[in-house]
Amino acid sequence: MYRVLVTDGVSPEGLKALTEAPDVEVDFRPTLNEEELKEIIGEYDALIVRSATKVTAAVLEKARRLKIIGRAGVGVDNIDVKAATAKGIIVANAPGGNTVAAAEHTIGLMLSLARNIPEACARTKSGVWDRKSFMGVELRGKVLGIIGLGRIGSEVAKRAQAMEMKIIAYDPYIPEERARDLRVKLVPLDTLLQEADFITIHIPLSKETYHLIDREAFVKMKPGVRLINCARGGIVDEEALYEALKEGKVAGAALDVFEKEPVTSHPLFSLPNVVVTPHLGASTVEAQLAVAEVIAQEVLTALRGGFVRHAVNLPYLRPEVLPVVGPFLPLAEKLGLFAAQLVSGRINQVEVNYSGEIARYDTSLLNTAVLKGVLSVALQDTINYVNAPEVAKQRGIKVKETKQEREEEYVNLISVKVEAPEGEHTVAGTLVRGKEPRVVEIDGYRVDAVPEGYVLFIPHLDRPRIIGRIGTLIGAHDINIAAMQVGRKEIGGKAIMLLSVDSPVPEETLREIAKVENVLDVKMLYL
Ligand SMILES: NC(=O)c1ccc[n+]([C@@H]2O[C@H](COP(=O)([O-])OP(=O)(O)OC[C@H]3O[C@@H](n4cnc5c(N)ncnc54)[C@H](O)[C@@H]3O)[C@@H](O)[C@H]2O)c1
Ligand SMILES: O=C(O)CC[C@@H](O)C(=O)O
Repeated sequence: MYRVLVTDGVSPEGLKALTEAPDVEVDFRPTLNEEELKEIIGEYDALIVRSATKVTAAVLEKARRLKIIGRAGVGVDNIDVKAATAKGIIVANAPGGNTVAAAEHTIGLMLSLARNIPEACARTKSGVWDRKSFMGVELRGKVLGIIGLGRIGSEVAKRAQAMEMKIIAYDPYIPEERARDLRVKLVPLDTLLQEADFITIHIPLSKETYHLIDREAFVKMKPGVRLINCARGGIVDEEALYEALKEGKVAGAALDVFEKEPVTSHPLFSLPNVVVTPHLGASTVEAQLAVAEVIAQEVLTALRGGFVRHAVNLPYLRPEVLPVVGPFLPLAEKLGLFAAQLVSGRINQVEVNYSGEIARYDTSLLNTAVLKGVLSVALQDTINYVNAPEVAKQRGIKVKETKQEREEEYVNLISVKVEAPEGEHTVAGTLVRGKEPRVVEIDGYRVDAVPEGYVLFIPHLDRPRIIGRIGTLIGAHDINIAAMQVGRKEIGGKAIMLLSVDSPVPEETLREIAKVENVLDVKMLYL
């Protein structure tokens, strides 16, 4: 039974895939401080958090069996990703699910600033009918400078265009075409700071972006500018912002996020032209359901050993490559698992050859899947996509990749050769109907086998009655044979037999099979 710990009030409805899974037990502990988390984390296989729980290196040190940290949201700055990676723990987020929520909150904050809505609301409710103090400005015709034109920045741009704002953006990492499609002009940061009437921030917090908006940046800004930060505290230097507001350089600021959270008192709170919300950007029913659903699926996949699409500590694959390469991941892993069980002793080298269409793509993730299969023979489910390359390196396993686009027989063929001092074995496979893994060659012998469950691998000499004898021995133990494959290169020569069985064959029967005349070897594989 896998144990999953959920903190921070993640939507229980969105986590149904986990709460209803027969092999998973979910504990909800909405508020846990670092000490409390350290005490119990050792009992869990997965942890799901929003932004409040700090998953520090000290917490991770106590995580004995943690396989995945699921972040029900985008920013992973509350998780020590480096420490998690070092321990082979997957960190996955749920991008996209809260994009619209954060974009709408940004627009709400911008309108609140332009029309003084929160202050006017508070004054009116306090019994004062004051129409003079709250003269606003229109958004129409104003220049909006967006820092970070990713998912949220783009949605903000679309909404601001509907309000007839002119949009400029600073984002050195997106292609020009993306900005052109959005009808947004990309400009250098200094130009944005000088030209924008409203500035909104939509970038992650990192070493690079920490205090990106500092004293110097405020000096460059247009007098009367209004600033919105619905991304992360720490990107704006709060002291510098306070000064810029006090001296009137900045006409107003709306902040959903703060350098230290939670925060209940702050010099900025004393200023009437500052609008604040307690990190509510993603707090809509729809967004919370969406991020929880995504993260539940990712956690379930990770627990069951699958490939986690939104892992942030895996090599990056371009979005157009993943749909092509993704279906081959289970095949690559099975080939590694199969080949590694054929060798005895220490593996020195794993060579992966790709032929056919797949050879045109970035196959680095498939190499990782092969390694995951190879290493899991010895290390079982402690191996995942995050730690497989590093563990291989530590064990001195060299990885070689070869490719050719020409493939005579199959649309695609992946071939895995494992080398050990005692010898080498090669297993090749393809996808049938674009999704079903098949092993089609073992050490040069042709087969057509589904790599699934318990398989007996029996190299033998091609002689009459041998199949019958082996069948009788297995049948005597009441073990059902589900499928059988024989591969030979010539009549009477060396051949291989693959028997898919419904349950493991006991050691004693394996020894009996090994004694059958003309049987060369017997191996019980689990795929
Ligand atoms: N307030 C909230 O509740 C809330 C909700 C969701 C997301 N967020 C924050 O918003 C951020 C953006 O989310 P997203 O989904 O749009 O992410 P995203 O990855 O789609 O977009 C981020 C963009 O920032 C750009 N970028 C990165 N570094 C930059 C730099 N130094 N200068 C300029 N541009 C840079 C990237 O190229 C990318 O286009 C998240 O990192 C998260 O911290 C906050
Ligand atoms: O969990 C939250 O509510 C905040 C989410 C947000 O900051 C994010 O980065 O996705």
